[in-house]
Amino acid sequence: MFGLRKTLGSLFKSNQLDDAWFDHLEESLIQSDVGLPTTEQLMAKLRKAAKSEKASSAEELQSLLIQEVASLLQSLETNPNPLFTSASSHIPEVWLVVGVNGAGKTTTIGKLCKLFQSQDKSVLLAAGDTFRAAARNQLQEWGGRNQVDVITQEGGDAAAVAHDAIHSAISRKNDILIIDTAGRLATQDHLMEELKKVKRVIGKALPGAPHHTLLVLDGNTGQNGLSQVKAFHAALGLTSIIVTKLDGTAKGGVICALAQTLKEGPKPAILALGKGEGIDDLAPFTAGQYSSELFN
Ligand SMILES: Nc1nc2c(ncn2[C@@H]2O[C@H](COP(=O)(O)OP(=O)(O)OP(=O)(O)O)[C@@H](O)[C@H]2O)c(=O)[nH]1
Repeated sequence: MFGLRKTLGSLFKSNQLDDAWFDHLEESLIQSDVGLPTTEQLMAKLRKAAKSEKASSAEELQSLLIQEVASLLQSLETNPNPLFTSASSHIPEVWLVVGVNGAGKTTTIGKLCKLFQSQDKSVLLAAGDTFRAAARNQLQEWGGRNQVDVITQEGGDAAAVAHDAIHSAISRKNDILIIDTAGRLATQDHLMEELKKVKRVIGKALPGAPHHTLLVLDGNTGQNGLSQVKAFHAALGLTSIIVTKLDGTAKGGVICALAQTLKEGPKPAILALGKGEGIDDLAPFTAGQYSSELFN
């Protein structure tokens, strides 16, 4: 699945664990966005294991690396995963979806819609991107594909759409309300303030909501992705992340860097991975499986 696999495939079959071998591995980890501190930490463990002969073949080091990364990523996994459990204590359960332009928010919402419907949940969508008519249309298309209504407003502001949508979802007794928002850079202060307002308005319309504040993150954005997560988390208190575009990328390592970055305090969990543009291309995130896919 990931580009790393191609690079490492032959490396882990090698019989010679010399300096060149370790250098090659280190380079591959950095190139895939694992990030310098995490790479250094992993390399030190592998070198130590090789020296103490706890692992004497490339294959054993591969298993060790998979284990180490899985335990690092464990902190980003959540059980039960709210996307894949049928029970919800909130009606409607409100998902606020945020992220930079083009990260894959609307596509991911389309996928979530289908997923929730497959769990017999009724879904309502809200088009919180009031800036671009094209964005509204795109959400309406996904709504149409899933036969789900979309609350929109021409003009208006995102907070007003969210407010309307909450009341509609309550009166229609929808199980799930997903609120899309316009893409923005975390450095655009006024737009981040707007998001905070949307979140406040949602909380006033339905105390306790949004129950999930979900960042959609393009898995190819490397170190920039880390800054996005930090800034959106600082502004909104993210609960969840979905990492997209992990099909055919050489950059899947960014999730390892994320685990390292979000060490302190309450942190969002990675719920799922986007693995394509199609409506079914969404896979649950589990630390063990991700790590083994990265290095196998
Ligand atoms: N390969 C691949 N492409 C994806 C994935 N998710 C989304 N895309 C593509 O990424 C592009 C942007 O997706 P959108 O869903 O429009 O992104 P957005 O975040 O809503 O964009 P804005 O409305 O501009 O903020 C589209 O071409 C999608 O098909 C994924 O998991 N894999």
